[in-house]
Amino acid sequence: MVEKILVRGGKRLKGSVKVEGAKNAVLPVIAASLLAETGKSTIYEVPPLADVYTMKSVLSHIDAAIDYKDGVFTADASGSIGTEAPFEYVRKMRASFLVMGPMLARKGLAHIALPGGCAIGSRPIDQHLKGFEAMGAVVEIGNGYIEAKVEGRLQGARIYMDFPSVGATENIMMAAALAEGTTILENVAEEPEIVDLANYINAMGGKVRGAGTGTIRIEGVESMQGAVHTIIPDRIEAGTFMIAAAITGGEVYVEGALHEHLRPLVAKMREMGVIIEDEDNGMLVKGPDMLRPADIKTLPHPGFPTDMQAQFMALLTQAHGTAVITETVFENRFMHAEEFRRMNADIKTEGRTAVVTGPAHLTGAEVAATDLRAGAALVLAGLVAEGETSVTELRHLDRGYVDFHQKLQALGANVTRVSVEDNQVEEVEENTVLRSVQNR
Ligand SMILES: CC(=O)N[C@H]1[C@@H](OP(=O)(O)OP(=O)(O)OC[C@H]2O[C@@H](n3ccc(=O)[nH]c3=O)[C@H](O)[C@@H]2O)O[C@H](CO)[C@@H](O)[C@@H]1O
Ligand SMILES: C=C(OP(=O)(O)O)C(=O)O
Repeated sequence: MVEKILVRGGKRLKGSVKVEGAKNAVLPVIAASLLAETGKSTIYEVPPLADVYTMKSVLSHIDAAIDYKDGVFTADASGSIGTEAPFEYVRKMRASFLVMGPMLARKGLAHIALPGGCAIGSRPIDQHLKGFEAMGAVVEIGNGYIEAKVEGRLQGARIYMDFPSVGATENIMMAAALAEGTTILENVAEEPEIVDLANYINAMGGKVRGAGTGTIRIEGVESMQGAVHTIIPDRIEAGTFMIAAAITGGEVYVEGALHEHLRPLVAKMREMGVIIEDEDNGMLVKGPDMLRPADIKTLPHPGFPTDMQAQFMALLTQAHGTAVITETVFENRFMHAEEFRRMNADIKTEGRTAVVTGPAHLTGAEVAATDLRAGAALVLAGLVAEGETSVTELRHLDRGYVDFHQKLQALGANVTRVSVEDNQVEEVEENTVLRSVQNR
């Protein structure tokens, strides 16, 4: 059985769409629930994504009591929790590695499968390990696993990160929350998801200051308890729908698109001529008749997010002129360029640079999602392509988007999701998609 999204281009999108809770905030927040030795945590706005189900499986595997229904996730890690995250989870989702910090802080031991590289780059974890070692852990790697151990409690330390890694900032911040003494983390990631995690840790009784700036100070506490927390809206999902509006020359209100989280994207889209009105709890996006080109360079926050690069590339194929994309965060995040070229886009890549010349007369083609954001970007390109675009490898898309095709349909797009077996095409119902995600 192969699932595909089929798009027929040519519709201007119109209406309103609501974004879900942020995938990249909810995964570390669920991992952080392991820090609480007493009480239960209740987390709201948890999206039904494949990655959320994987994180749920990781926590169940180590005997935390979990419940997840209707966007509400509860976690009770007050009993005795395990210390292992096996390869079957880490292979599916690298963010499984985020349980290492909380496990090590609480149990003095963590045995986690070594995350490999992935389609977008080699993605080492040296900065995570450097942080744990600075706090007194002994780290050993063997048989595809990393084992980190500490006698007694982790010790607060001053740690300078060589690169502001999002995952390393989160993992070390969680470990430091239960360490003895104060940890000062320098050159850290400043993403909104880091601030969300810090707020949750503080609600659990932690003492984290400075999240959202380049230096975070964490005063370790002896114990933490479960807390209530609501996840921030997904700025990448929001940005994806903003581009859907712009690329089709449509008019869409994106509820949950917060300007303070989306400044670099808003600035670049305005440079291209897109009209963006900042409203109370979202943004109204109006696509112009003619898009201008704009160069982008991906950078850690508040720079342009790498997770919006593929979608922005789709938009640039429709701009009148040439633009340069420089990808500085991941060394191999241009796999989608090849797929766009199959749709007749004019894109040249060399190393970390892509040169996009528009406006291309895109034509429908069979294309494959090479990673999560590439999947969304190919659907966006399909919205303006002549004829039918068929996007496969949807397991990537399901990691980060809930009901993507239904949300586009509701805005007037001609898009369906089908299941194909032996040349039989069946339309996939919403619940079937969800079930297939849950069963993973
Ligand atoms: C679940 C989650 O939140 N995922 C996001 C997170 O991934 P993730 O946390 O994996 O990304 P990082 O910020 O850690 O990675 C950024 C860069 O740092 C490098 N690096 C990272 C750690 C390390 O120990 N050593 C090292 O060299 C990576 O290879 C990469 O080149 O931030 C990325 C950058 O915004 C986003 O694209 C991902 O969507
Ligand atoms: C790269 C992404 O996620 P992850 O770090 O989970 O692979 C993403 O969300 O675009």
